Amino acid sequence: MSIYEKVETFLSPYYSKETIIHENKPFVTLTYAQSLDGKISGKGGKQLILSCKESMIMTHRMRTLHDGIMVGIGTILNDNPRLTARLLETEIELTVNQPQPIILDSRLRFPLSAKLLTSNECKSPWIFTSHNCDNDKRKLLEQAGAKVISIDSDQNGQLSLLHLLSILHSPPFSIKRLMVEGGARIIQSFLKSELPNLLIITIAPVFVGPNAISCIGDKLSIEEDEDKIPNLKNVKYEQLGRDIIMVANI
Ligand SMILES: NC(=O)C1=CN([C@@H]2O[C@H](COP(=O)(O)OP(=O)(O)OC[C@H]3O[C@@H](n4cnc5c(N)ncnc54)[C@H](OP(=O)(O)O)[C@@H]3O)[C@@H](O)[C@H]2O)C=CC1
Ligand SMILES: Nc1nc(O)c(N)c(N[C@@H]2O[C@H](COP(=O)(O)O)[C@@H](O)[C@H]2O)n1
Repeated sequence: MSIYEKVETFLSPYYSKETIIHENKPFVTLTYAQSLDGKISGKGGKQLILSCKESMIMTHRMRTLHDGIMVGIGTILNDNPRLTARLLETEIELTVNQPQPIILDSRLRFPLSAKLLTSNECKSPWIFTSHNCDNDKRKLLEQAGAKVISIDSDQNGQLSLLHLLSILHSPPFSIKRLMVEGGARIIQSFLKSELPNLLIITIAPVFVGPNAISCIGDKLSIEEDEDKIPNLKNVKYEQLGRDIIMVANI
């Protein structure tokens, strides 16, 4: 069995039509790669490639199974990602629907030089921001091709994930499957929110060491509110290359 077939067999049961239909919000997959000591990037946030080739193929195939792919502004500023599905079988690559990049950025720190605005291979991003964002920056981003949408904030002053998902689900956005890729603060917010349907974590057999970014950091601990500790169901594991993939309903 090729790696593409293995990935297909592993992922397809989670994305059947029956499992992904939701009336008020998109089906949400929360996914990221972590080390054995729970780190998602290196010292000072330095971007780390934790996934091996095989698990990266899975991540890129997963991107094609979603209408939208979301990251926080911290990931844009740190990694300058493309958020495209590239590591695909040639036949699929030609026909694939690339996911829509969606960014959470309440203060419009999004750089005009970001690949998402300047590279031909990327779709122009949708940037969700607060009602009191900087209007001059908003215009510059729109001129560069971004769609900028203001939404409500929550009681902590962060963008409201509930409002975000209800807007994303409705026309004209109509996002029915959303892949949330990180970074640390976005992972925290979604884990606390009870909004994800599926959790897919790539666990790489490496230790990163101290002073690196934890997916569940000390200050962001989900244990602050014990009621909101996520409860995993139907936990399954698959080995892809050297990595272990954990998948669970949440
Ligand atoms: N290994 C992996 O799989 C991945 C690793 N990473 C790594 O993660 C790191 C970036 O993480 P981090 O700095 O935490 O940045 P994030 O990408 O998580 O973005 C966080 C920022 O998003 C904005 N935001 C708006 N609304 C919300 C909300 N409801 N909840 C949380 N944040 C919100 C906030 O900025 P504001 O207040 O300005 O709006 C916040 O600071 C990088 O080192 C990157 O390499 C990233 C993705 C995947
Ligand atoms: N699955 C996975 N494994 C890793 O090791 C990673 N570092 C990431 N990072 C995520 O992918 C983004 C980069 O995407 P592009 O290659 O530029 O399309 C990065 O910003 C993280 O969101 N993911």
